[in-house]
Amino acid sequence: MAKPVSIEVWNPNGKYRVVSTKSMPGTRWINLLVDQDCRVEICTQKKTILSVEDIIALIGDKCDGVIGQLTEDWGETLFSALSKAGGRAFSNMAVGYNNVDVNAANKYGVAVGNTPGVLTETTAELAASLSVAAARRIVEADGFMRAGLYDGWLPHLFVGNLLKGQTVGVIGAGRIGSAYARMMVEGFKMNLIYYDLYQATRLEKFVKAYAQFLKANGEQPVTWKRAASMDEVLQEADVISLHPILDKTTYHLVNKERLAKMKKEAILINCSRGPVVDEVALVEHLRENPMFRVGLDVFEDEPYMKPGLAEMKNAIVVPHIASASKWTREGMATLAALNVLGKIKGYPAWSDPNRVEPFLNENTPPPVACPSIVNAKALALPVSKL
Ligand SMILES: NC(=O)C1=CN([C@@H]2O[C@H](COP(=O)(O)OP(=O)(O)OC[C@H]3O[C@@H](n4cnc5c(N)ncnc54)[C@H](O)[C@@H]3O)[C@@H](O)[C@H]2O)C=CC1
Ligand SMILES: O=C(O)C(=O)CO
Repeated sequence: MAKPVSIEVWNPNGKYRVVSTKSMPGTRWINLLVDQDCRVEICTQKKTILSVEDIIALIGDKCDGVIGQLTEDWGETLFSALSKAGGRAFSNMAVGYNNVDVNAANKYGVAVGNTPGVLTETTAELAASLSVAAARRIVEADGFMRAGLYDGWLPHLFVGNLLKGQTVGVIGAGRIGSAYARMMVEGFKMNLIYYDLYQATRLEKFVKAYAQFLKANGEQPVTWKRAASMDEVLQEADVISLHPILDKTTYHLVNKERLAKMKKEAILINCSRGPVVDEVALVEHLRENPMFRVGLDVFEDEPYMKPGLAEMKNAIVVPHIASASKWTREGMATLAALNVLGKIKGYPAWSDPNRVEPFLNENTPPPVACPSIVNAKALALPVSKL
């Protein structure tokens, strides 16, 4: 028998029971649900990562929908429990949904929502920040100051890499990868090489236009290339940022062999998912190549780091905060709530999850649709004509 969990309740007499496994930023998401006759229950348990058992207790006997988190294991057990409680709506408060077994959700007829777009720029900005911090050794230099070791300017003190004119490599040039590429190309005048299963047409168009702009202004134009293989990116780029989804094809995409192909002074950034990198191999590589640097937002055994990583001076580590801007986190909560609400109310799926702005405008009511349902096709949900 699962232990009871502590909850905060909004609109106790609401017709539909919606559970959020965590408190989420902002109040718009709560208001949108309450206005549509939902009783909203927010888990206030102090424990950071809820177990399957905890979530079963939250779902209870009657539950119309759940907003969950990327740290939770949404598989057969939870979808079966939700379905038994009458629920057909779930949304991750995240764009990535590698924690969700979509086949299991399909089996129980549960719609699975995610939150694309609203976190694209925020996540890309953190990847760009880590790139600069690693190139210019900002975290090491900060530690040096705080330790009282600075006793005057020196020609060799914390010398790092100039980004301008170097090559940035992007693996997975989707929404976030493309936004990051644009920041690095436009902001630092870096050349671009990228690898993706698909051509990033809009990104290429942007870089081409920017190169023409630079040339017209008498500056060295930037160059760009879609690589035929990932290894080409690893060999040519000075800064490599990982932005693919996590699935079977990207698990340990960066391993011992691939690390060995990178330049000795390269910078590797990971703001995708931890298991995209073999972290044990990475620690060994960092140890053997002190000029190689990494910036990591995500970890293979999150929230833990592999032994040795924390001691590496050439690693910058932050706790999965890439999407952590106020506007983005409030927007993620809104999209997740609207995914669940829309499914409960029988709304169609939005036709283009890359265009979610209409759901985020606080001054107008959101469109009558679910912003992003990843298994809409499998469940044969109608698609919005808007
Ligand atoms: N650290 C953080 O806080 C955050 C992490 N993420 C992660 O970033 C991922 C990407 O998000 P978006 O850009 O919105 O998704 P997206 O779907 O727009 O982009 C993913 C790209 O990866 C490419 N891809 C898939 N398999 C590949 C492979 N084997 N090799 C190379 N490329 C491959 C896809 O073709 C696509 O272009 C999410 O799935 C999530 O895991 C997203 C937001 C915040
Ligand atoms: O959205 C995601 O996938 C995250 O990792 C957190 O923003």
